[in-house]
Amino acid sequence: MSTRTRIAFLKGHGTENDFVIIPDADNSIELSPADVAALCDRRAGIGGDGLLHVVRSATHPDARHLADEAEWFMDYRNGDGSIAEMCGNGVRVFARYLQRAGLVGEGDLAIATRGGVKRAHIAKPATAGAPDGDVTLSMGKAVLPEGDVTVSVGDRQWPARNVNMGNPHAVAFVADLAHAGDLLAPPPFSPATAYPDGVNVEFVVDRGPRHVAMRVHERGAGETRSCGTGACAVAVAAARRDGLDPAVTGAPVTYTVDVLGGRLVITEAADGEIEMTGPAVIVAEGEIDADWLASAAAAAAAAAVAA
Ligand SMILES: N[C@@H](CCC[C@H](N)C(=O)O)C(=O)O
Repeated sequence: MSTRTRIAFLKGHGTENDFVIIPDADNSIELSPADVAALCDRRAGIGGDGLLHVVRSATHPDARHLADEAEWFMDYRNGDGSIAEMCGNGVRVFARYLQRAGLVGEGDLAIATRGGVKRAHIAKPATAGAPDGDVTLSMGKAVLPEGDVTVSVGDRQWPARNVNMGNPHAVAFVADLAHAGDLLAPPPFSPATAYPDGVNVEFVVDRGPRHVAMRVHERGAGETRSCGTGACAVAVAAARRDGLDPAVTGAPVTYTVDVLGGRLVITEAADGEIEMTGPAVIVAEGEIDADWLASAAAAAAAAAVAA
């Protein structure tokens, strides 16, 4: 029998925003940016837009102060190994993992993130034997910094709404989603001071009343098939463009946001709190050979230096 060290992993997605999941309750696995990049590599690794490191809040320096409110901390990493403040689809998939692992039941739970404690609700399947119920997440409030922002792709440029959902977004309404091009590179934005740490850029078209569709280029991941914080930013930007502000009218506003990988439903309440609902799925589990990871991470680190 092999004595090689193995690291357990799972793979999951929320509207096809996909993640490598590393359960590590006592935070004993150190994951460098190169480790994460190697694991998220779609050809030489497992593949994912990001990685969810599942640790108890009490064991992690970034979450220890939240341990009384939330037992579990989502130590989220983008696919390139960088750290982001929040990942909406990631939290929903994280909740699904905890439920599947028997660590929580269906219903309400709190999850610590670098963007604060988020509250999730895992719905029961509609009928026995039916697919998993949706996961709803309270995302907190959007912040809309003042100031004009422009994003561009090739010769086209658009005004964009600056929306912060714990992480930064630029939301541009376009005539056709194809105008965003192949999104192989981050879309340039101006002024450069708008997003000192980079930005997630959403391109949006209307589909009907309170119904939009989007594509997204994610900071640290490239074009993804969904982005939860991005869908919330889009819903808020669309509402303000449509003259709807629940804080003014006192009435909640709901937008349906179609992403390449499915559909998310976003509601902004009169107090500004935003809820996002959609599917969250675990698709596989297995073991990583730690020796492979060490050599793949060395190759990823060398590639990063060469780039
Ligand atoms: N896919 C996520 C967002 C992940 C973080 C983002 N790439 C960033 O760097 O801010 C989501 O579902 O919100």
